[in-house]
Amino acid sequence: MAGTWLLGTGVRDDARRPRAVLVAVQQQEPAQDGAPGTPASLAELRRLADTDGLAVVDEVVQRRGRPDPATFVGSGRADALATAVQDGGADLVIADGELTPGQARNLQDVVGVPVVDRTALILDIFAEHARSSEGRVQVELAQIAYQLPRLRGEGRALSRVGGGRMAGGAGIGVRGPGEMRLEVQRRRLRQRATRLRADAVQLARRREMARRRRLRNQVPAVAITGYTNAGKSALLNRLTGAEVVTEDVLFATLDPTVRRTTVDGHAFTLTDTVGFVRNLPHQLVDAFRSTLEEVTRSDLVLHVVDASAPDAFGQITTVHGVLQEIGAGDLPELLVLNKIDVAPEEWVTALRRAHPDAVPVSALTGEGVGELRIALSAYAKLATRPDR
Ligand SMILES: Nc1nc2c(ncn2[C@@H]2O[C@H](COP(=O)(O)OP(=O)(O)OP(=O)(O)O)[C@@H](O)[C@H]2O)c(=O)[nH]1
Ligand SMILES: [Mg+2]
Repeated sequence: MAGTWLLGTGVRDDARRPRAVLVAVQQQEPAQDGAPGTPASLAELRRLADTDGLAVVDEVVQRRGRPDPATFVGSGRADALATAVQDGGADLVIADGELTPGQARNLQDVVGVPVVDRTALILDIFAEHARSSEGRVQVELAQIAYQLPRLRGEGRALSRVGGGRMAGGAGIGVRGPGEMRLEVQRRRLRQRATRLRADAVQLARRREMARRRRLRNQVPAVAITGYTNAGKSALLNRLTGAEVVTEDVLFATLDPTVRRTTVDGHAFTLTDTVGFVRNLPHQLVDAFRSTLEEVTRSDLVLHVVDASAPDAFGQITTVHGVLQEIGAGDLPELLVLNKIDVAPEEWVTALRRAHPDAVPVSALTGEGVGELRIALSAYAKLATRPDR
């Protein structure tokens, strides 16, 4: 069962929030926008930590050519990190980027508290937000894939942070007699994964049947995609009167919601899906492949962009990258510039110049939603394909 896991998920009481120190390597070559260690990436890591119920008390950023293969940051910086952990009374360290199991272990030995990476943080948030059986199964599979190479037969208990519980009931690094214990843990996790995979197949089959029923009705399918927090759920609600939870946190939505709606007499379905994020952990892309197929099999991708995000262009690039990766890169796309009620005018102008067909809207105030309906109905006409 996916549940609270490594970190502080679900802790909303400030006094009890586990404290975290962030650590990052800023590569010296002109790094691409939003690469690990850049200000945009660190700002996002802070938001992820906050969403996960952690209080960030300090940050240690090192400029160097590339991460140290053994300890991520160099040994001098690792000592500075240990001091920051001590001074801040931190319970864990979160690295911006992906750590190898070895880097995490070595750095942990220096700083004396658990060291996790961006992937673990995102997995933790997913575990907290998954509601459907399928979502839970997918998250837990991703967690197991992450944990297996990181199990330690001895040492500190990672799972003690925030009183967390491990997927499958096995504890990371619970004190015990080394190798034997480790083997038992590995076997248990592998067995659990096998069972989960069987469940996942069943659940995917069920969803496939629902999808076929929709197809028989020849209703074109529109998939709402976009960066996390762009306003996808808010837009679905605005367009269909649905009541999907919208929240100013990352990954509020994990499970696809399908709603039917009619514009100008043309019926179609709208599916709200999981938001994308830079460097989406590959374990998650794998685990969520069947959910993401909802996007692959749609007739139109409604790509919602948060026009008020300073990094909107980078977010568009990220979303296009993920769409490519899941095989949805060639689908027709309608770009929606959302949150124009708060976006600076010149940002909206710049986005429109780059994407002349994009429709500016505010899901909050309803501005531009009429135009969006017109654009959608044009697609609905085109997309009614009797051969499917
Ligand atoms: N000002 C403003 N805020 C908006 C608008 N649309 C959505 N929001 C807010 O942005 C936040 C995120 O909205 P959601 O609809 O939950 O975003 P999402 O894309 O579904 O996010 P995830 O499911 O977490 O990936 C919420 O706090 C919304 O109230 C808008 O047009 N204007
Ligand atoms: Mg949502």
